[in-house]
Amino acid sequence: MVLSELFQSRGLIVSCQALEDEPLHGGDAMAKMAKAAVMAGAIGIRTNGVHDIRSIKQAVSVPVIGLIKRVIPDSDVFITPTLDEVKEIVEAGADIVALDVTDREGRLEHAAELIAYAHRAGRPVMADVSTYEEGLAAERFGADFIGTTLSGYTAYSPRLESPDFELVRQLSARVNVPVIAEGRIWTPEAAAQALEAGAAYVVVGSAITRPQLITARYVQALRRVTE
Ligand SMILES: CC(=O)N[C@H](C=O)[C@@H](O)[C@H](O)[C@H](O)COP(=O)(O)O
Repeated sequence: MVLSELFQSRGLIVSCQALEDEPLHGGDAMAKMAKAAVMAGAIGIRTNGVHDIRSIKQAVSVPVIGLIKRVIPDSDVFITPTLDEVKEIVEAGADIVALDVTDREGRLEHAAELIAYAHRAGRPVMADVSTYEEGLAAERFGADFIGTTLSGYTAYSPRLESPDFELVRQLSARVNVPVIAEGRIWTPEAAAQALEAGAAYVVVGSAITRPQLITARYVQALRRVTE
C-alpha cells in the first residue's frame, strides 16, 4: 500500500456534500460539517462545488479534495466532466482535483487531458473509477490517487449494496499510487475493512454528512417491524 505525503497518516476522509435539492445545501452547513469531521480526527475532506471548496478551505487546515458535479448534455459523466470544472476547482483552491476516469463515451482520453491540465496547475488528481481496468488506466495517465467512487454507478460495474472491497483489494495489490476506498461505507467496521483490504485512505460521505439518508435507514428499519 502506498501513502501520499499530502496526508498526515492513513485514515478517514469525510465527504461533505449537499446538492441543490438537499436540505443542507448552501450557507456554511458543509464548512461546519467539515469542522466537526476534523475535530473528530478526519485527515481530509472531499467536497463539491466552488462555494463549499472555498468555505471548507477557510474552515479547516487538512487537505481538501474538490470536485464539481455538473450534468452536461448527452453524457452520463457528472463528476468534473470538462476542463471548465477542473479550472474552477483549481481556482477555488482545492488541494486535490477529483474527476471521473471511467471508460464510457471516450472519457478515458479526455480524462488523461484533464489530469495533465491539473498537473500543470500544480494539483494532484484523484481518479474516480468504477473498475480495475479503469484504475490501471488512471495510473497510466498519472493520477495521484485512485478512488473506487464510481463502482456501482456505471452500467458495467457491479451493483453492490456494500462497498466494493474486491476492487479495493485488486487495485491496492497492483497500482503504485494510494488507493482510496469510497462508496457505500456505512459503518466504522466497513471503513476498517477497507483499510484491511489495502486502501490507504477511506472516504465516508452519506453515513456522516447526509442526515436525510441516515434518518431514512432508521425509518426503514422500524417499518420492517411495524408493517
Ligand atoms: C456516485 C457519486 O455520485 N458519488 C459522489 C462522489 O463524490 C458522492 O455523492 C458520494 O456521497 C461520495 O462518493 C461518498 O460516498 P458515500 O456517500 O456512499 O459514502
